[in-house]
Amino acid sequence: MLRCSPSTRLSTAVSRTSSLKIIAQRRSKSSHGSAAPSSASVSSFQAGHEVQSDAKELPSSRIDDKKVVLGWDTTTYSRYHHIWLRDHCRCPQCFHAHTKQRLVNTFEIPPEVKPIHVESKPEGLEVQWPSSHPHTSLYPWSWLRYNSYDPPMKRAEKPEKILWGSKILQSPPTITYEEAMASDDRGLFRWLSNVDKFGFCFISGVPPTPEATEELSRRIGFIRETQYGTFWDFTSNLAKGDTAYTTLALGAHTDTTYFTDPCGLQLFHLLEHTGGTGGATLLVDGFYVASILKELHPDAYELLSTVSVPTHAAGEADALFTPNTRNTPILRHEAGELTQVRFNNDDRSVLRDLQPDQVEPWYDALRTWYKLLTSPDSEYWVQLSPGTAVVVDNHRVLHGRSAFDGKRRMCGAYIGMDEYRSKLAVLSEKFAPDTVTQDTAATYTANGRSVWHPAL
Ligand SMILES: C[N+](C)(C)CCCC[C@H](N)C(=O)O
Ligand SMILES: O=C(O)CCC(=O)C(=O)O
Repeated sequence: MLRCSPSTRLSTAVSRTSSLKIIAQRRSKSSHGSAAPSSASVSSFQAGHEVQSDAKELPSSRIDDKKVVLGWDTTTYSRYHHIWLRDHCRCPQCFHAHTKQRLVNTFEIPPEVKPIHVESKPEGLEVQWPSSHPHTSLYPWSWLRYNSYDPPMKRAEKPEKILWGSKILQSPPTITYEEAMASDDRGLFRWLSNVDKFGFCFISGVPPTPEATEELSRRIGFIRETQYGTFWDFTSNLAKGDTAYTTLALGAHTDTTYFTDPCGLQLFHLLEHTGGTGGATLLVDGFYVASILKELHPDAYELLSTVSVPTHAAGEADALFTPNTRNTPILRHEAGELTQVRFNNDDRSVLRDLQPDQVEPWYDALRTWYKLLTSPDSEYWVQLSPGTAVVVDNHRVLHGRSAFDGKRRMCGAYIGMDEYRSKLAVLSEKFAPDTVTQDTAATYTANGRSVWHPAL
């Protein structure tokens, strides 16, 4: 996920006044393995269970009291607990190659398990376990390096995210319906890669029917059914108890903030608007606005990142949704990175958990957020029309609409965040495989996936 701070902005980045801002991804502090135990270096390792790597490209390996130590080079080491290695064996007895599920009984592995021998082999680290539990394991080098935890090793950077403002209108990410529907999935990968990078993507040339739009939605994954139905086709008739089913303007918001797990993607396709005007669509990159808030108003950013905001959906007599978590700030982070914007001021409930001295600062912070959110630099207004659908990452990009009159018919669907991420992961395996998969697939693939896939 993108992290940004003034210092990492590329000097070539488009200035703040313009909107298309490419922000350098701050290099994570990669820490290669710390030097070997001070008293040792590869060549001077005491004899015992280690095996010198005679070929320069093979890591050295030796057994310590609790860990196996690998020497990637003369200054880079990784250590793996014996119990950890035994538990992660992925031979056919220990790991179901087809289902990718653990077979070894973790709880029958003696806590003090210790290899009797290790050997650095071209295909990986071979470990002989004691006769009390005789077993041989082999761990590919690329997998060991990727999963190094002592110390953590630098992993391949995630695909970059491009933050944007109103000037994205000059070249909005778009694919064609034909590309999206093509059976080789290459267009589908490009579509979802655009969503991953920009937080939204248009699809042009979509037949202006709910059926074609639903079929398009299902290319991504199964549709998330909610109180609004599965595939929705709506107009301003209050068929559902929500202002989306009126002609009112809707300010920039993310949907389903009242679910414990807000929907991941939202697809919209305007099928008709006759006898009236308005109803333009608003898109705002919440990550772009958050990056500005963080830089210019860090205290406000901190408050909106820590104060939980209660939310509800109570427009249907037979439904009353509130999240099953108290961790619902407007800006949610994981490991210091912004991972979700969760903002719908209309669906916000009573702020009942604020500290008294937080009330005024929080409202100040909210006003600052809203000012940035609604600035001409942030708002991307677009008039949808039949044939052009748009899919939005509902955890990043806010959407809204202007008021309208006349008959307006919009259809679309929600896709769960996990379903979207799964589809993108499967497409990435095919079109942009990771290095561990590339390294291990030939030998260890079953049911279409390497048992050593880095996500497992
Ligand atoms: C998309 N569809 C018209 C079906 C429902 C819209 C629900 C909007 C709701 N206030 C929310 O923010 O989740
Ligand atoms: O009617 C529209 O264009 C969008 C409605 C909306 O914001 C929503 O359904 O969440």
